[in-house]
Amino acid sequence: MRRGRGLHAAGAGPERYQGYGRGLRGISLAVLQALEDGLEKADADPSVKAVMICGENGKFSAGADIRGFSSPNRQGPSLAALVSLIESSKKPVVAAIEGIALGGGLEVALGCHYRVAHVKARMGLPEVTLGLLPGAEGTQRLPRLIGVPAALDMITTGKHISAHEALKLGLVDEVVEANTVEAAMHLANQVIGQPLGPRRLSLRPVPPLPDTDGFLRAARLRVRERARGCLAPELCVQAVRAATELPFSAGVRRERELFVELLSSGQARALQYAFFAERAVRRWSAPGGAASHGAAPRPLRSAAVIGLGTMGRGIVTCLVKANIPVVALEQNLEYLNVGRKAVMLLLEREAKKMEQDAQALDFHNPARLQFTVDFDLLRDVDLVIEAVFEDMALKKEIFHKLSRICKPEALLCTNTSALDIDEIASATSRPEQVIGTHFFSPAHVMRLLEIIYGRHTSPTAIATAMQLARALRKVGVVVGNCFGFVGNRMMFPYVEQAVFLLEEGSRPEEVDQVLEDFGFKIGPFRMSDLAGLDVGWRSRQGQGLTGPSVPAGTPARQRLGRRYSPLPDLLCESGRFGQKSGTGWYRYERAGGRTATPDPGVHSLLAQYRHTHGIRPRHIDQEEILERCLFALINEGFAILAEGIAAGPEHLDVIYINGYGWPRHRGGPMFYAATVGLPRVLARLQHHSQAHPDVPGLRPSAFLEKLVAMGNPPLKEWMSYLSQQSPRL
Ligand SMILES: CC/C=C/CC(=O)SCCNC(=O)CCNC(=O)[C@H](O)C(C)(C)COP(=O)(O)OP(=O)(O)OC[C@H]1O[C@@H](n2cnc3c(N)ncnc32)[C@H](O)[C@@H]1OP(=O)(O)O
Repeated sequence: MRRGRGLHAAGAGPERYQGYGRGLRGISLAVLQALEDGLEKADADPSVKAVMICGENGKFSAGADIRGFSSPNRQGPSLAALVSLIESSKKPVVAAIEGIALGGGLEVALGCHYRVAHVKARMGLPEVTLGLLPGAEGTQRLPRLIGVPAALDMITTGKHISAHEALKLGLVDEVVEANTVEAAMHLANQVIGQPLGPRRLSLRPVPPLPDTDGFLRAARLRVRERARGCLAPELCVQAVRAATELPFSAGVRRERELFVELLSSGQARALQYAFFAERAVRRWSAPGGAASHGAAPRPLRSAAVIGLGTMGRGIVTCLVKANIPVVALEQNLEYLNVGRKAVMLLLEREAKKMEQDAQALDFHNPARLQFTVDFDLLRDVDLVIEAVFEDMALKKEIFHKLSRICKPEALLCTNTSALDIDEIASATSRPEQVIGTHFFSPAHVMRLLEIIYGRHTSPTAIATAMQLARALRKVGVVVGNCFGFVGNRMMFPYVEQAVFLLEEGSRPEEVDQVLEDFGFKIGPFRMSDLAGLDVGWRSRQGQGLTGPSVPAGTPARQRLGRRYSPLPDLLCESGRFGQKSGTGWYRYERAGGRTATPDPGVHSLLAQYRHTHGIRPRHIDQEEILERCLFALINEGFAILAEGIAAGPEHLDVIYINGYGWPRHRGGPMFYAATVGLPRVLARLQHHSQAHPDVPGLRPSAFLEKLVAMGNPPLKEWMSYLSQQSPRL
């Protein structure tokens, strides 16, 4: 056996070169160079009859180094040239795919003449999720290998597929359960001397479809609709179209042009920022210097969920899917039966979606999922998630009970979207074990888990909650305790501006349209209708902003010396609660309907309202709608950072991308602010604040002013400009 650097090569018989491979960090220039050198050496060495390429540490490759894309001094061999070099080798080249083959890694495998995959390997072209396309000739080779529909699906979604799926598609030649490298060497030895022409994908035609043009046109429309302004999926379709219309070399040139267009679009930078931000937020810090690197989580072997309303049902479903045995508790048998039925329905649906893994859910087994009204069954669980109504008194009563019943080390979580964690913790004898876990609805679908530590929450409790997020396949973001935490606190001024815009002349559908065109999944009014207008109404009543507790003589459009809009209250008073009641800011086909239609009833209510309050309606353009809603939200983000409620702008961005439908290709609100330029954000806030001096949400945050005064530093430096790190972090 001879060892070199760059690749494994199988000679005739058991001889082989062995060498390099890099795992997760991506294909670096050094790796490319080593592969090129190794291939040339193998081609020149008559004793080498075949070549085998594999990765190191059981991973073929995670693709190109993503950080390298934004590097201005990228030089050296290109991945595309290397793939061509592999393909043109005079000796058969076999890829041994273990672990993962993603992006450029899979493109390298496509250059090989044969591919052998381990049964647990996953493959994919995730470039589209980074705002790019497979730019090392992948858009030209893959359709030639597996046909246009399957290739387009992989390239435009970036999804990872299993080895079995890859075998079905013809992406790999063999799937093995044992040693992949040995199997690849065996195959290499078998194919020595066989003609390579038919194995060179660049020489193959793209398998024709009955109507390729029609198929691609329909695909383009579908992708455009789904992409909400994100360029990459559509350009991926164009690249695949080139494969169907042009000879290979011209298709490659077209792929290159489209790749360069994407690389310089700004969206690629935003999406790559989002990729790293989601990984950065796994590292957390908390008061007193506690941080992720020094805190170990407790084991999570069993859990309980209290309350089987919408949130509780979704949370039970996530836990079952994560293979964590659950006790689901309700206050009485009637609610328990309703909750049980709903949970079972959700689980049946999830099992159907998961297909071959459904057996693993095993949710009819009482050892894995138990429904009860008996608190005593919570005695031994490692974790309790309380998911009852947003009612402080009720939550405190439950936590008091929990601290009497649960074992001392059990983690006590409250699923609240705004309430004070410290007050809830004060009802227990162990506040260090109490933590907020803010799930987003539907809890079994949404990726975000906002994790809120209180004054006494221990580092172990935070680490365990982060571990929970990982187990549930969610993105956990650790934040401090304040009203609305991070996500909802930033949402309040955004929605407030949207409602003020209605007072001044806009219609709900106009405001929604502007924000949906920006890329939000749904605008603020559609979102409020979906969530239920009564939720906010109850909260405002609780805060004394509306209802009988408002002192007589309070001006209708003012509270606590600042502008207030009673419009959402008026809607609720007239029974408009959103989708659930069939009317809200929109009209729906029935109570519980989902199709929003602009409602003339709301238009006349607005006209009447403006008349009553002497407001002369004006035309409000798209720019003003965008600026007032988005900059108010961003402004609150700066206040949150200055108060130390979050450790950095990445945390806010990850929360918004994963929990609030912020368009990922815009990188999150704080990244967007950096893109627009902080001086402009400040100037426009100053402008709007002057026009609306009674709206504190438009008054620029002192931290934003400071950053502008310091010369608009890059986002990654912002936190270093806080005069003292917050008392909370
Ligand atoms: C013309 C040339 C075109 C080339 C196209 C490409 O190849 S683009 C790149 C395509 N590849 C990808 O998009 C893969 C991205 N990575 C992942 O999806 C996941 O990391 C993973 C490989 C599935 C592994 O997931 P897991 O959860 O196990 O680990 P992490 O995500 O936490 O990753 C560990 C650390 O590795 C870093 N990392 C992973 N992939 C890359 C990469 N391609 N480039 C650079 N860095 C990468 C990741 O950031 C983690 O780093 P930390 O510092 O530990 O946070």
